[in-house]
Amino acid sequence: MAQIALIIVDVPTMQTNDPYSYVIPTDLQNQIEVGMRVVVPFGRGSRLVLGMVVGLQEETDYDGKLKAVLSVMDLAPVLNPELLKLSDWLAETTYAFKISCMETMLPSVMRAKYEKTVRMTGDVPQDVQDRLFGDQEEIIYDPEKMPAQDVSELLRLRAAGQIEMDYHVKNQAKAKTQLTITPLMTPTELANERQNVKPNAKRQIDLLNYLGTIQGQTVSQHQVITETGISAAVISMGAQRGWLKKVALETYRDPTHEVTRTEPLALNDEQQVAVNRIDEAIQGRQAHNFLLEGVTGSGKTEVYLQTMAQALAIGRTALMLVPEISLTPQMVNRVKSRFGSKVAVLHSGLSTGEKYDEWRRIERHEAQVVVGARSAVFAPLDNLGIIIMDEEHETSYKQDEMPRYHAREVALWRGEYHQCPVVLGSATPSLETRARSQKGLYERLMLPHRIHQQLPTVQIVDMRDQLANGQETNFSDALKTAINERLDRHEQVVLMLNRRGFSSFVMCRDCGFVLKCPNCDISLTLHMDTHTMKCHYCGHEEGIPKICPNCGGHKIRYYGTGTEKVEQELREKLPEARVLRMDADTTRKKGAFERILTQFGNHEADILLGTQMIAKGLDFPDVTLVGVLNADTALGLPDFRASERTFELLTQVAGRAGRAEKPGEVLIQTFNPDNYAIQLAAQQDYERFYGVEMRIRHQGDYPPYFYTAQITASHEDEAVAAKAMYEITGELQRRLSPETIILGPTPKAIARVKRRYFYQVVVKYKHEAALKATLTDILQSTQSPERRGLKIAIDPDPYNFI
Ligand SMILES: Nc1ncnc2c1ncn2[C@@H]1O[C@H](COP(=O)(O)OP(=O)(O)OP(=O)(O)O)[C@@H](O)[C@H]1O
Ligand SMILES: [Zn+2]
Ligand SMILES: [Zn+2]
Repeated sequence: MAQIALIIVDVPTMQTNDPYSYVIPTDLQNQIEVGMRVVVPFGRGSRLVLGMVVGLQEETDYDGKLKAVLSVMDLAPVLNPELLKLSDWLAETTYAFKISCMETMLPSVMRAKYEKTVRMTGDVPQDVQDRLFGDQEEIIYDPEKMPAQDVSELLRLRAAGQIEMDYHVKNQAKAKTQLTITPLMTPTELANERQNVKPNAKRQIDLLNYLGTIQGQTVSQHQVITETGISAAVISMGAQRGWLKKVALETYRDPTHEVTRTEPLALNDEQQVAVNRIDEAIQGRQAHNFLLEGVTGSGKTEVYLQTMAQALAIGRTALMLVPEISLTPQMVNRVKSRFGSKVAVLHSGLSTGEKYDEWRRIERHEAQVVVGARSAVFAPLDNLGIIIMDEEHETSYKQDEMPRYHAREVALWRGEYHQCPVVLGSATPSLETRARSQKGLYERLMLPHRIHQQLPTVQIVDMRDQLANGQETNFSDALKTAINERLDRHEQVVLMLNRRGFSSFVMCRDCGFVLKCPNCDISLTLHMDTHTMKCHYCGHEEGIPKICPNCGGHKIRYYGTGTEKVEQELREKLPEARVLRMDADTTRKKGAFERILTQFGNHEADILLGTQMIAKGLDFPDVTLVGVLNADTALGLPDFRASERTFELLTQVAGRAGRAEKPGEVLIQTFNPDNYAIQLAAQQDYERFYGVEMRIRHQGDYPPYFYTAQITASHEDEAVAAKAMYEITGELQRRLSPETIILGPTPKAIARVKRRYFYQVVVKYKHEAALKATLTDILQSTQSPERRGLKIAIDPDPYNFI
């Protein structure tokens, strides 16, 4: 019997990244298993923290006295051996704390929640007692919610030894239950009981009669009460007398409604080839990976559905990842209509309770298909037969905070573990993925044609002309005409206002010129605090130009318009059009996103006006016109992926037009009509774009030719953060090879967030043997006393440079 448990404690620091040994008390010895959460005392004050059991041992080689496990929080392991192994890998490759990795894999209700309470231990003056404690022995200590004066009073009492503070670990993971009743007596026995009941106890007689009608059934107590009017008290009495059994049965919070079943579609030849190749890998249990490159509307989803069905047919499970914004009811219904109740859905729109229920259904093998956004990549599916990642180019697959993982890399790891194929699907694959397929790491499967129609025709509208006519408007004449045509024909219009990179850069409205860094060729970012333009890669800084350096024009200004303003203009110009607006404001409420899309699908509006939220995944047959109001904003992002983002966004949004029988048309308004990303998006020519962009990346030593890593230091005192970053840069220069390029340090665009100042440095490298050790040492270095309060974050593959 194991005596010692190895535990990763919920204290996210580098020192606690290795397991601690704890003694298992005798009464817990046959309860504790690897992968369970426990409560343990930690540190000098022995405060209670949550921990994860990662190993069990007979004995320990630790000399000192070990602390003991206090209690076990789970009845069964919550992390299986695969996920425990994955968390080690994740911690290692993303420079994250193990406990953070484990918590990321679990539903949020299973993460530790701590409560601090205060209890009187000495003579607290009566008036203070009355005011703070009332008639209670113990109160909750919450410095954020309590008046500051009470907090200081309590701290003073603690210093005087008159009160003590205790930590508690709360388990929030509670299954939802429903009370049920089951008859325990046969009709004859019930008849006997009836003899013994007083004739005026009418409700008891009702209950006995009712139990006669539900022989052999289990019925919810709620149903009994509403149907018969018998009270809960009478039911309890019936249970005491042995007439019936009352049991709390677990139920799931069901976040979705039933959907009608659909049959697989007859595949076209291109789809069939793709399905066959993927099936071979499923059947052959091969960790063979695919890039499914299919233009918008080419029927990639049908390929996903049919290959997932193959995996299920041989008794394995299927995981399908989609970006959060395309996890629409439309998408979910497409999967549910094929696999019914086998499907579990994980997305941010669910309540924490709903998420927990979906997670348990997966864990208990009640769901064999999981559809979800980024973190669903950790769904506890056993025996995976296929992993699909739709829209694999989406940057939302990359998590910006610890652990800074990319779901694609996790998916590939799990494919390897389960020996199953991973399918990366996109109309506009990321350069990294496309380059890997070029090298033969992924097999490339192509769907070059749309199912129903040709790709839409795309026209670029030069907004400089519009402006030259003296009009400051968001709608060119061409776009207005095209919208009017759709209104006449009762077809629908999607209008996108791109707000990514909104007003963080300046652009000339005469010539489209965007100010770039002379060293890095990356857009400079506007800093309103210092009234300067800064480069986030190398730190170059200059004043905000008043005159365009390119054309000498005076119309240089912050770029951007709000959706609300555009909606207003639309209503003035086209008063008869019915408009739905979709942006962060109108979708804040739960279910709003869904409601707007349903309304649009029901033709309750002619125009759907939105931010980049509406660019992806929507499949409405009557949308024949897509208008992009401002194609340029993403070009202004201080990011080497800015052109890729622009190309991808425009191609995707263009893909919303003409998806069914009616042909589609797209108008792209821009101040940069000659920009290659905009040009090639208009031609919907991914291959050409890939070629051009790869050359540019090669010249600039950017991914996929080079790797990047980002180190960020933050502190409440700007000087401490800056000094640390300069020292770190020095260390990097000393230890890394001369071929490696070090950019920075620079302050971050939003230099001060949550009262902290941020500095960063970006490392670009090709082969760097010393990187891992150097970065790990840098992470450890926050322990030195002069760096107290300093936070260092390392991103092994950053996507966000602002
Ligand atoms: N074999 C088929 N026969 C008939 N219709 C099909 C077939 N395959 C797909 N479709 C239909 O074609 C439309 C486009 O397919 P789908 O949405 O899967 O494309 P997609 O490649 O995922 O597009 P996007 O990348 O733009 O989201 C859908 O309405 C789908 O139901
Ligand atoms: Zn200009
Ligand atoms: Zn620069």
